[in-house]
Amino acid sequence: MDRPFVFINSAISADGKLSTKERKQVRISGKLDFERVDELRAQADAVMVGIGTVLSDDPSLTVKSPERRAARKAAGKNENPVRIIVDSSARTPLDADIFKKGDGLRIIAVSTSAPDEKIEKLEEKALVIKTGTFKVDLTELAAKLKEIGINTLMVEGGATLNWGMLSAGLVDEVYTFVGNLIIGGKTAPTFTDGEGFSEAELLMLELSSAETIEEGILLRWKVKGKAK
Ligand SMILES: NC(=O)c1ccc[n+]([C@@H]2O[C@H](COP(=O)([O-])OP(=O)(O)OC[C@H]3O[C@@H](n4cnc5c(N)ncnc54)[C@H](O)[C@@H]3O)[C@@H](O)[C@H]2O)c1
Ligand SMILES: Nc1nc(=O)c(N)c(NC[C@H](O)[C@H](O)[C@H](O)COP(=O)(O)O)[nH]1
Repeated sequence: MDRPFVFINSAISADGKLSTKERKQVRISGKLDFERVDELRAQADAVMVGIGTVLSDDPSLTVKSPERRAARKAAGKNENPVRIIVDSSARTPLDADIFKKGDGLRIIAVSTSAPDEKIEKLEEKALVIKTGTFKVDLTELAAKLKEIGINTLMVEGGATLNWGMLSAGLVDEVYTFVGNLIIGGKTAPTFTDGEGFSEAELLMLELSSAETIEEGILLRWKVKGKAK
């Protein structure tokens, strides 16, 4: 099935966490890594997060740099990439930051079991794509995104959406910025939560690069596929 080129970019603590056990956002990236993330967003056709991230962080997912926004405009694009929330039950708050700031299409991907009245309200602010019975069918969503012209998709997390995308075999590259802090906590979200692979189906990677950025290190991986 045709789909966009997909990469995940997330910042993790040295012990692999995305945020605290209370799911409170932690500033893991430094100034330079946030600049790198802004450049990735500016180059992407779309940026996607899960509803858990929206409920915890209320991200705008906008391109911050005026120069990068201007460059997108000069290239005949919107200032911001398409912004996508994976939200099975249509729980995205109508006053979410993602609706308030910046131009560009917003897409909410919901499952067919999401309440109609919630979908109708979201349809006033976004294109709602329905796919999957109880949770969003990410494979079908990826194909639909490709159909509407999204060729490069940046996934920013969180822990469960990263699992959904990786376990569906929908991810080509993974970029992890490892910050200089320990978060700890067995219930704190990690880079990949969800069900987890068994020993026989581990997802293998190939290291493309490793570079220090301020106090952390950026690891860039190509996804090679299941171990066996
Ligand atoms: N450090 C970082 O780079 C970074 C980035 C993003 C989020 N975060 C953190 O991650 C946490 C949120 O992670 P999370 O796991 O709670 O939520 P999430 O953002 O991964 O959203 C997961 C939700 O998406 C929905 N979903 C629908 N279909 C799905 C599918 N097929 N597969 C997976 N999910 C599907 C479900 O409702 C699911 O609960 C927050 O604490 C946030 O601060 C950190
Ligand atoms: N790259 C990165 N480094 C971090 O240290 C961190 N905490 C996040 N977290 C990702 C999450 O999506 C954030 O909430 C948005 O990146 C908020 O920023 P925006 O409002 O979207 O610009 N991402």
